[in-house]
Amino acid sequence: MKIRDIQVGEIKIPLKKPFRTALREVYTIENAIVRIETDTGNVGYGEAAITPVITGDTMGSIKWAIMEHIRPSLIGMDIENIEEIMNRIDNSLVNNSSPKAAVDMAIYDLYGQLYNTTVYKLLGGYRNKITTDITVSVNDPEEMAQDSIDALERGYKTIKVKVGKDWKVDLLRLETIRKAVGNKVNIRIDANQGWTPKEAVRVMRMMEDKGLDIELVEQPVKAYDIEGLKYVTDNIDTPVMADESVFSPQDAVNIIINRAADLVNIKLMKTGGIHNAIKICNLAEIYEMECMLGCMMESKIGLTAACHLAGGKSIITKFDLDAPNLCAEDPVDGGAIYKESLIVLEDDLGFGFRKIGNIIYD
Ligand SMILES: C[C@H](N)C(=O)N[C@H](CCC(=O)O)C(=O)O
Ligand SMILES: [Mg+2]
Repeated sequence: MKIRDIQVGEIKIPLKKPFRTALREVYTIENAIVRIETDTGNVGYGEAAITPVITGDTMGSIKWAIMEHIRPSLIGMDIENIEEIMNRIDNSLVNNSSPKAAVDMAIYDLYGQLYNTTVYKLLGGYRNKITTDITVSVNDPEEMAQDSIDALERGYKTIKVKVGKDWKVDLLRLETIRKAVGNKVNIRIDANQGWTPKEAVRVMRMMEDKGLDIELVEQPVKAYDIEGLKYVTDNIDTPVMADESVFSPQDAVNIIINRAADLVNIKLMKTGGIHNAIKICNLAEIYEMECMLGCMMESKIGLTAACHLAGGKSIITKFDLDAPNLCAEDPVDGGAIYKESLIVLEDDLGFGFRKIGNIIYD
């Protein structure tokens, strides 16, 4: 099965309500979709999220990276030589983790098709059911409390609450939410780099003293500030999770050996796809560090790939794979089956996409 062509298109999906974090506000997902066709007529799909404030990748840079740098090195390659394909993707240019992820996903989709099996079984076959949390965007405390109650009524057992705007209001946000949902919901929080190290320690200790029972705090400080992250980890009881501080396996090594965080949030858009995410899983297993598998604002194309990795790896014990549930439309027929918090993987070939609507190719 040899690669005949690689195309990049665009997809637009409106959200049910604006997605707000300390870093950005999103109304519509506008992402790049990769389509790889082989000489056997098989087709694989992947997705690159436009998240310039985290990865630096834009629609223009993603298309250019794939068409001008990655595509030429892959045309004619045999899918069974996946090791060499992944080396070529990684060596085609530095950084650009989202376009690399999109191509990596499409290759894994084809790899499953080549061996007539579903991808999560090739990756370890550990589970075919996953329970995701749902994100509560950062807004006024009352609106966030209402969103949390709505999540509870829709069956979610864990909410991921966005904070990091102003630590005093963040404390009020969590007090209001905890009062509204009682102890029926597990609450994790994500500051998306919004606090200084001292603010993070201060506000987290206050949350601890008030008994708000926060499962973990994600990326309290700036991505580059590993010393600051370690300062927070060393000075609070709540587990600290590195997100924007960990893109590559090398970043994960650095965090682990310096004990700068207790947990890592792996995202395909940061690692450059499944093949590097597996390396982080292996490292985490060696050092007995549980991981979360997270996502950017992606459609069910990117999320199906992430779900297959989650299905393969036991070291991934926490799941923030909610983006399709935040979308007002699902253009994907096939792939992972989303029923609010429950995600099911069926025994399809590859990722099991049957039809994908609304992709616009140049
Ligand atoms: C969508 C997911 N639940 C999430 O919150 N991801 C964010 C980044 C998403 C983005 O800005 O596209 C995170 O974990 O930081
Ligand atoms: Mg995060």
